[in-house]
Amino acid sequence: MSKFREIRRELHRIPEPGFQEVKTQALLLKYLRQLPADRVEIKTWCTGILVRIKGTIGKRRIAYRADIDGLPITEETSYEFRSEHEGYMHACGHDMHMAIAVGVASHFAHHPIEDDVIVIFQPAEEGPGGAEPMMRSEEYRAWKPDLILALHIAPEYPVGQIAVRPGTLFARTAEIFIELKGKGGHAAYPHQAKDMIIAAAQLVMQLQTIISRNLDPLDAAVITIGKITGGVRQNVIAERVRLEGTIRTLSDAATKTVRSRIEDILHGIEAGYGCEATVEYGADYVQVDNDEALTKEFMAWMRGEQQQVEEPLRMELVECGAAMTGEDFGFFLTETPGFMFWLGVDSPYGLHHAKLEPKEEAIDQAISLVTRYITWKSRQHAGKEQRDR
Ligand SMILES: CC(=O)N[C@@H](CCC[C@H](N)C(=O)O)C(=O)O
Repeated sequence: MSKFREIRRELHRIPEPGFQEVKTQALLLKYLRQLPADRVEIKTWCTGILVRIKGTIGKRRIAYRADIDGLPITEETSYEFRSEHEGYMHACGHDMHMAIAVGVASHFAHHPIEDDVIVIFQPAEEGPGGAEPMMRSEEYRAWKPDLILALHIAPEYPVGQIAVRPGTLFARTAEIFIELKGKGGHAAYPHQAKDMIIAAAQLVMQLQTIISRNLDPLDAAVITIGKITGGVRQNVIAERVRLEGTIRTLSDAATKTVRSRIEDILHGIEAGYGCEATVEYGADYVQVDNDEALTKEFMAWMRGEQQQVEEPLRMELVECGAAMTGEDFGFFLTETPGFMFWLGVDSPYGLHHAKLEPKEEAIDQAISLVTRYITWKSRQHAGKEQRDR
């Protein structure tokens, strides 16, 4: 088994919530500090890490970013290296992303190229979002890249395939938190209470009508309420219910409509159920907008270059559509050109599922692909500089 698959397994055992990735950071540092110290500089930022691998010219910087947090999901995989953190799991593939990033750093530490390579281990992608604050940090600004890439595992694609598209890859996302406050009481006297379980049930159904009845059917959007908490026991009418969810959109117009309709519906719930309804928005991620020209260039490069790569590292390119997943990698792309792509890992259970089991062969394939592309891109920069002289 490759060293990077072993690192992935070690990381898989210790998933941690956003901005609490303390053991994860320590484990990553242990491996990164084994790289040749004369070529590699390491900085930490919160629970994240930035690594600079010095280039032979070092005029430009190419960045590769991985996210490092886990999810509050109780693991149900068949792995013998299951999570040791009760109730937490790497259910979005960040263990794979990190192992690939360590592989990329290790490759360039041993095979330096013209450009500097910056490898970014970013906390809190699932929430509340580590990209934006990391980008504002001195540590990041000092090594701000000229080009940035990232990948995300894709359970629905086979191992050996990647999928990408120029333009929007992922949706804008906004976390939503709704509190309903009515009047508690005895289960046998509903007429004397204001039952927030009934109000919440009605609210969840009404929210879905925003998608089906207020938006242009061709303007995609999703509202998911992923968590409802409320009530105290089976024979007490619930005074309070909290709903937590996420809104996904692909246009500013859809975002505006969704938010304004949520307000309208909440006013209706207040009037209809004699309760108080308040809404708060949490982390709001911009779309992941892949740079058109760079992505097209990458796609053309890949179609040609992969012909020369031998099995089992050869990969096939698929052009995909946009997805309603979100990623705070989108923030990096607002100031640095680059792109994100999907990496096929072939799991019958999808992202955010307790049985997600990405195939580890994809780790070595991804390291090979990313390092080849970055090397090619760096040579292209160096060639251009020579011609400009
Ligand atoms: C790739 C992926 O699954 N990303 C997450 C990002 C979370 C965004 C935010 N915290 C939210 O839920 O709105 C996703 O759920 O798409």
